[in-house]
Amino acid sequence: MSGAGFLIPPRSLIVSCQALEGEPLHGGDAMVKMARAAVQSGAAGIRCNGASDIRAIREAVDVPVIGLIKRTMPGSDVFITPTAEEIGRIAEAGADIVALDVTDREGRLEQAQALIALARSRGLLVMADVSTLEEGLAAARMGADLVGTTLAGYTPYSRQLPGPDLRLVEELAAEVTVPIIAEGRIWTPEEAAAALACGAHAVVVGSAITRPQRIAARFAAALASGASAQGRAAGVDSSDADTFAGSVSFVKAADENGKPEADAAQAAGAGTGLPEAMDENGKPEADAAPAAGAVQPQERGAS
Ligand SMILES: CC(=O)N[C@H](C=O)[C@@H](O)[C@H](O)[C@H](O)COP(=O)(O)O
Repeated sequence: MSGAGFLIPPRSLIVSCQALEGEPLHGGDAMVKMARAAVQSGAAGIRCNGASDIRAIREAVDVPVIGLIKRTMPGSDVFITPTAEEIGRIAEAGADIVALDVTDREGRLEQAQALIALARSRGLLVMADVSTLEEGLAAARMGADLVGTTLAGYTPYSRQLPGPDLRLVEELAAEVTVPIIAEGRIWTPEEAAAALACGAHAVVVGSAITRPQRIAARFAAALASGASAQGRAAGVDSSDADTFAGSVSFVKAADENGKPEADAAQAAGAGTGLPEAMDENGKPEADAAPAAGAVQPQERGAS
């Protein structure tokens, strides 16, 4: 296993603590507190944006920090650590790993080799944020330490899905030699487990844990529109049921292609904190006795 594979333990949760300008939690120490809470609850890594948050979170927690700097540049769609300048600032801020856009647009794949070399020279490991299998293969060939599905659905040519791209996780895990990190639109513990069953080394969860405005919006929308009778009975709204069913059916397909059945059953949510698994106080079991590294049951929503 690569250095990054050891730094980020297998099957671990990485929590993305990011609040962009204009979001309610932007500024101050909100993301530091989010990071502390995440680590207290079992997160084995933190992903964060911006030199000041990276520096403050690096000082506050003792788990690996994946740093990125989002920067929009005129005429470009590349925004995750776009240039050498951001890599330098991320290194100075004390991150262990830098997250870089390694997508096949605007000549980015040609620049990536030099950016990866620069990151190495600054003592950083590299997480390549990709959107397709081909980009993941290219990133690994160029020496990335980790490949993340971060940008799946965020490039015009990648699969556009409402939930996580578990098929991409599986394709990358089958063909790419470095650890795969599942990231993007993971809203429930069941989806996180499904990503592991598809071969992910670790899972990044962001909005479902650290963007309260999105979490609250899902509840408000469900109340405003009224849940279906089936959704009320199951404790989920109908869009939850649809997305969850999608994850399950994909994992079942993966199982037919050789995934261990136990993994597939676990990924499908068997006995994993669904509404029927309550303790005597009516709390979800996982809430009553969280496993090390486990996340609390979360509702699902659009990211
Ligand atoms: C596409 C993009 O800009 N992704 C960013 C990457 O760092 C973050 O805004 C996401 O929150 C992160 O990827 C985690 O994903 P989610 O919040 O869906 O769990």
